[in-house]
Amino acid sequence: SSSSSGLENRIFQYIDLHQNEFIQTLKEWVAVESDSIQPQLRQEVTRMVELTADRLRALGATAELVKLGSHKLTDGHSLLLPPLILAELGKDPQKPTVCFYGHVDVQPAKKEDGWKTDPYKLTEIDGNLYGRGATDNKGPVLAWINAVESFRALKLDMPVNLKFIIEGMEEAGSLGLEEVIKKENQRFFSDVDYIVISDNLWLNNRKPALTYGTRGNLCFSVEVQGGQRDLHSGTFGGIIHEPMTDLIALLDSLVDTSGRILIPGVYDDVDSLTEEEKKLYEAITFDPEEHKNNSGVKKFLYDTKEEILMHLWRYPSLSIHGIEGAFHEPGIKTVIPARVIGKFSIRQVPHMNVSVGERQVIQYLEDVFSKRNSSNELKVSVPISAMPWVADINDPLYTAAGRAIKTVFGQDPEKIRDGATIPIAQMFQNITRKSVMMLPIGAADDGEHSQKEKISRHNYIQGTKLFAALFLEIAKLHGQLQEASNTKTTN
Ligand SMILES: Cn1cncc1C[C@H](NC(=O)CCN)C(=O)O
Ligand SMILES: [Zn+2]
Ligand SMILES: [Zn+2]
Repeated sequence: SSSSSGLENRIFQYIDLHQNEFIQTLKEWVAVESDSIQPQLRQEVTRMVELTADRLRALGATAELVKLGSHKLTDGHSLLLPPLILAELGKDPQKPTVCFYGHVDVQPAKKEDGWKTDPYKLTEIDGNLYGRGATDNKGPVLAWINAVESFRALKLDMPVNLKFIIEGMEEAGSLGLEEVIKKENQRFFSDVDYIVISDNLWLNNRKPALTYGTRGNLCFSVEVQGGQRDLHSGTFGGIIHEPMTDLIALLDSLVDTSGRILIPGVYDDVDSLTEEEKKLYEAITFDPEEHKNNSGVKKFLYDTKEEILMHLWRYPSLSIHGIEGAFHEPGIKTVIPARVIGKFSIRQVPHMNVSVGERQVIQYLEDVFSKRNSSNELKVSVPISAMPWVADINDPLYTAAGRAIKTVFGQDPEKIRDGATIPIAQMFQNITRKSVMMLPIGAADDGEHSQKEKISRHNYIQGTKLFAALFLEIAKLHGQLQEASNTKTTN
C-alpha cells in the first residue's frame, strides 16, 4: 500500500512540528569548519566528529571513537587523522540491523570564493538552506539522526537495530577507512543486514531517486622536473626544455575534442551495451536542459538524454584538474617553473580494471614523453584509485526504500547511477558482502562542493521522514522474509 499508516502519520506530524529545531541543529553543525583538506582546520574536523558522537549518545547509542593514526602531507609533515565513529543503537536479535554511513567533514569554503552568504552560517533564502556541508553531508547525517530522535520523542519502539559509521576524512579520500572495515568485518559488521549511504543527489530537482551504482576513479599526478629552481625566461627562455611545455603536451595528449580518451586500451574492458540496458536510460525522467542550467555551461558534448546519462554512468571520462607549481596569480610573471605537477583522473566503469588502467596510462605518458626528447624528468604516481560500484536493484533493500519514497513523496523513485565516486560503497560491498544502497535526499541543484551549496528545507524535512519510513519498511520486509523462510523450513 502506498498510503501511510497511522503510525507513520504520527511520526511525520512530529517531524513537521519540530522542523525548526532540526534546522537549528543543522545550523550548529554547519558552523563547525570541519574542512578535512586544509591541515590547519583538522582540529575542527575532530571537534565535529566528537560533536556527532555526543549527539548519537544522546539518542541512547553507544559510540566508539576509533583512532586512525596519522597521515603524511605532501610537505613531509605528518598530521593526526580525526577518529572514526562506530555507533550502535539496539541489539534485538528479532530485528534487522541497518548500518548508516555518512561523513561530517566538508570541502573547503571561503566567503571570497564567491559565496553570497557566509558558508559557515546556515542561511535560509526562499526555502533553501545555504551553507557548506548543508547537503554534503551534514544535512543527510542529521536527517537520519532526526528520524531516530522522532521515534524516541514519541516513545516508540525502534523497528530496527541501528549502526552508524561516520567519518571525518571523506573529502580527502576516506583515509584509513578501508582498513577499519576489513578489521571490523567479523565484529561490527557481522550482524549488519543492510548498509545505507546517503551522500549523493537526485538526478532531478524534484524527483526522488535511489542509486544503485557509482563510477570509480583513478587519479594521476604527473610530475615534470627540470632544474632545481625556477628560471627567468629572459635569461633561459629559448635554450632549455621547459617542464611546463612538456606537461601541457602530455596533458593535451589524453583526450580529444569529442571527449574520447586517447590512451590505447582504455575502452577494452568497458561493458558492451545491451538492448535491455539501453531501455533503462530511455525510461528515466531527466531533462538535459535542466542539467545544463544547473551546470551553467552553454552546450554539452551530447544532445540526447540517453547519450548524456550513458556518458555519465557507464562510460569512462577523463578530466584535467590542475597544475601544481604553475604561476596562477593575476598579472604577469616571466618565470619558467622548475617543477610542475599535472593532476587528472579517469572515472572507472564496469568492468574496467584499475591496475590494468594504471599501467596503460603510465605506459602511454612515458611513450608520449620519450618522443619529445626532453632532458627533463618525468614521474607519474597514482594517489587515489577507487573501483566502480553496481548493486542489484532487485535486492529487497531497494524494494523497501522504493516503498518509503512512495509514502513520503507520493511518487516512485527514479533508479539511477551516479557519475561521481563514493569509494566506500564498493568497499562495503566487496568486504562485507552485505546489501548496499545509496539513498540520496538532496536535489540535483544542491551544488555539492560549490559556492552555493544548499539543501532545501523541504528536502531536509522530507528526507527525515523518508528515513523514518525506511526503518518501518525494512522491519516489514524483514517480517515477510522471515515468514517466507519459516514456511520453507516447515514445509
Ligand atoms: C576525492 N576523490 C577522488 N576521486 C574520487 C573522489 C571522491 C569524490 N566524491 C564525491 O564527490 C562524492 C559526491 N557525492 C569524487 O567523486 O570526486
Ligand atoms: Zn559527501
Ligand atoms: Zn563531497
